Amino acid sequence: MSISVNHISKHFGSFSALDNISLDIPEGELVALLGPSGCGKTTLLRIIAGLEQADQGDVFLKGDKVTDKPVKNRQIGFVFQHYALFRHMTVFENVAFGLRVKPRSERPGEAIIHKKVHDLLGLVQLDWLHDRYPDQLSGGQRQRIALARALAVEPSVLLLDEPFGALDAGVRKDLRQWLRNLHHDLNVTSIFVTHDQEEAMEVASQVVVLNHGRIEQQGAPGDIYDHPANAFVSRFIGQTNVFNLEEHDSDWLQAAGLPTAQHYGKIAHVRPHDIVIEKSRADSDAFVTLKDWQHLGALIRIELVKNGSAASVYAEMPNDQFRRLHLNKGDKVDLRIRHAHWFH
Ligand SMILES: Nc1ncnc2c1ncn2[C@@H]1O[C@H](COP(=O)(O)OP(=O)(O)OP(=O)(O)O)[C@@H](O)[C@H]1O
Repeated sequence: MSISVNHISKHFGSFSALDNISLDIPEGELVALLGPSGCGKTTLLRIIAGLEQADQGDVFLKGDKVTDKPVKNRQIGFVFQHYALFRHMTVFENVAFGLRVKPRSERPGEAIIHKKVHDLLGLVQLDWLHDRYPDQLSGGQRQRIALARALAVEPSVLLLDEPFGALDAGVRKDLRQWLRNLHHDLNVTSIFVTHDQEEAMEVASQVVVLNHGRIEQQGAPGDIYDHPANAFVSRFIGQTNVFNLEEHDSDWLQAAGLPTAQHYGKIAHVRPHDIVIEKSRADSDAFVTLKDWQHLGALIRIELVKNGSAASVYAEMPNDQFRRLHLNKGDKVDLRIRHAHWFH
């Protein structure tokens, strides 16, 4: 089911939490609402769900205006970060709950409930836990059961608020991949809230970047990374070096291969992987000193210091490539910039 929000605004007292938000989500997308704490992600999700009323604007599900429809008539499934499963019910009963509380005329028979719950538990790969209680599950297992429970009523839209927020890094990574696969199989239009840009980029088909209650940019993860609409998005999505041309960086950037003449007064954002380093030539003007480096798995993050400046510049390159340079701390290196984004 497609989702549209049209000119949504929301105040809490005099504070503007959402400021004229419009958004179209085609059927079947897996969308991340991404932004810093307090930017309005959860409020927007709650308005789409019908748990919160907007001051202005409308919500449409599959083209139908649902602004005034109650939650229960919106065919929405939820998973929240601290989504409490019913502690006194087994895993099976938790997943069956939504089916058992349907009005009598819509309630499936016991045999159908039984089959459906086991199918869903199979889908989240936890059928073997069906007779356990929530307290006997790990955090990641609980979240998967919460998702199975949300899916039991066959929602047309799935809303997830920081679904993996409380879990440790390893489990989060597994669940991201798992959610992607599940979405691929079910194709339910889904929106999840996260403040973790890596999670958004890895899982979502579309990313919506929010800041101070406004949409800064919406697009596929690759587009947002390669073509950030503004300085906020550029800094929020991945690492970036920031060079201000008013601060005498111009000559140095020019020597590093970046044409600066038409960009005076602007700010250059340079991704660490767009900085190439090699051992310094004696006559080089663009040299920097290698201060330190850290291992980021397959990549090395290299900290460089410009002569006469306290600010660090960060480069990244594959492990083996770095090893081949045979560099040590304190070495002078040449630096070349392959690409920059320019902002005012
Ligand atoms: N019921 C409320 N009453 C007053 N202010 C609220 C209420 N709900 C949210 N806010 C405020 O509105 C802003 C947006 O809140 P929201 O929960 O949507 O942010 P968020 O982007 O989801 O943040 P986080 O990532 O920290 O969960 C915040 O500044 C918050 O303090």
